Amino acid sequence: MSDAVAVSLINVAKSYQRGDQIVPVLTDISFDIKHGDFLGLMGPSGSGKSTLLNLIAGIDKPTSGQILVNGQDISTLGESALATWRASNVGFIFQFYNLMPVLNALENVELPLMLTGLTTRERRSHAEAALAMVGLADRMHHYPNELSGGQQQRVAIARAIVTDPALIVADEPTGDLDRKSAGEILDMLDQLNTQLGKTIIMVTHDQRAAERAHAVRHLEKGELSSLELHD
Ligand SMILES: Nc1ncnc2c1ncn2[C@@H]1O[C@H](COP(=O)(O)OP(=O)(O)OP(=O)(O)O)[C@@H](O)[C@H]1O
Repeated sequence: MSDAVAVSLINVAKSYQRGDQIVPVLTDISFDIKHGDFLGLMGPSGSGKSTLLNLIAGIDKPTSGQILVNGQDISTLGESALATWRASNVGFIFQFYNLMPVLNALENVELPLMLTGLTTRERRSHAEAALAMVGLADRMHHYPNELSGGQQQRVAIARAIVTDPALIVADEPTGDLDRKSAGEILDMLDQLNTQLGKTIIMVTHDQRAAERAHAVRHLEKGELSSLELHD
């Protein structure tokens, strides 16, 4: 694990406009995440965890402050530059998998590669390798509704890693799963972190999931707690 900083937030604030009201969600957040970290983000419902994750992943923009990912200030990028940046730098894992129901597992995993210059054959072989990595080599032609929740989340993990991004963001990745499937997904995230060196930021309500992260921060009333390190 290197000590280099992967993500740096500097005086980040985010508020939403609701009618003529401004609702502050994050007030003044500054912290660094090092390359190869596995960070858990916890906090009460509505505290802004998903908002913070979306800012780091370039899905949303801060109202003020800077967000540097691998030294690049993503808060200054325009919509289309940000979309291109996301496609090659961030893998996403969501609570409800967000797979396309009309595409099979292989086609779902191929989707993020559509924005790259790979040939059809290269896309296919990358997607097959990613599905094999999550143990679904024998389910590639299954549609999401033919897969269990845990299997769907594994397809989503394959989709998140197929572009080989350095950063993975996971928003409640075990929130819809039974305990056994949740454990398998957490094992997989752990492998991505320890074996492939991915930096992972995971929002979770689940104490058991949070314990798998190497460190946890709590978000409350727009502010972030100091780092709680796990053994
Ligand atoms: N697009 C939006 N427009 C207006 N308000 C929003 C928007 N997105 C989020 N909010 C508000 O910002 C606050 C934080 O939401 P966020 O989803 O980040 O919280 P959270 O901690 O992830 O919650 P949960 O644990 O329930 O998922 C909430 O009060 C929410 O209603």
